[in-house]
Amino acid sequence: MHIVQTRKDLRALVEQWRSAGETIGVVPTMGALHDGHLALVNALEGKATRRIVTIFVNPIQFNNPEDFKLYPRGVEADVALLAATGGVDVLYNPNEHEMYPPGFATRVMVSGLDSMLCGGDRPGHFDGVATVVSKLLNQTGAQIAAFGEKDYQQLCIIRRLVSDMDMPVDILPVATVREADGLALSSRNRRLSPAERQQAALLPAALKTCLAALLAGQPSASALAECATTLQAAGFTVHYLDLRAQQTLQPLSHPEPGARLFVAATLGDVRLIDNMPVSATA
Ligand SMILES: Nc1ncnc2c1ncn2[C@@H]1O[C@H](COP(=O)(O)OP(=O)(O)OP(=O)(O)O)[C@@H](O)[C@H]1O
Ligand SMILES: CC(C)(CO)[C@@H](O)C(=O)[O-]
Ligand code: BAL
Repeated sequence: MHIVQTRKDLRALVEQWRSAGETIGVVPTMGALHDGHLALVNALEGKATRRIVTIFVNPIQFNNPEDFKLYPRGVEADVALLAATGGVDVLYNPNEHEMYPPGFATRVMVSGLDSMLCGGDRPGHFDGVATVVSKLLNQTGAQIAAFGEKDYQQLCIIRRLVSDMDMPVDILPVATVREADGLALSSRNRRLSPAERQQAALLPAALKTCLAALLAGQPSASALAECATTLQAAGFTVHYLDLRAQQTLQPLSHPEPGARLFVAATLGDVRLIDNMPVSATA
């Protein structure tokens, strides 16, 4: 596995591969890698002949400086994990100066989708994501890029971005990888205390209960209110809990086909997100 830190070194490899007719796949990450990230790498098997994992903790997508400061970091462990797993040709790990050299002045904005759900309580977050993902797709020359459904709104925004900007990249969605107790794997889970980690499993459990109630015919307003009350009683601060159309992310009042339940909630000082399709529990 090559470990590359500059655009110039990455470009040299990419040009060599592209002229040899290879297909480049990329998995953009912010590091502190776990099995969810490895699922994205594995999903590219057979779809790309070269796989690049990027690690960059992108300062411009953090609306909260404390969240940026405390974001889990550990490139050495990430390198060891990727090397042990195999199948990754390049780890691209640029620093802030390389990604945003002096004079950098551009922002990419996907309007509409960026103002709801996580965009509501993380102002500017998705502009930062769309900007860095545009750069990473350009820098890696990838023809295919894998993104997790755990960050479902991000996935929708990136699909819109590549379509609107005519980027020749296929976006590959990958189902959420969960712990045995149902908690979605997430780098931020490392910041939960042992007691909070146990409590955190209530988040997916409450979503499942809510989906079952919706499918049993309970009006959505009361099913969502009950779910929020359960989470609050367990110590979560609920930022949003919403039934939405998974294509457009528009609010829905009934669990119709294509509906998805979305939640963001903070436990201690760790903000967790999750989502589940209505059909999965049908
Ligand atoms: N449990 C998971 N299952 C599937 N994909 C995941 C999972 N966790 C993260 N991903 C995907 O990995 C990619 C990189 O995500 P990122 O590095 O932010 O990790 P994360 O675990 O989502 O961290 P965070 O704590 O910031 O939410 C994204 O496409 C994200 O959706
Ligand atoms: C896509 C991404 C790598 C952009 O920084 C980040 O938002 C993430 O890890 O999901
Ligand atoms: N996984 C999404 C990146 C973020 O929370 O900033």
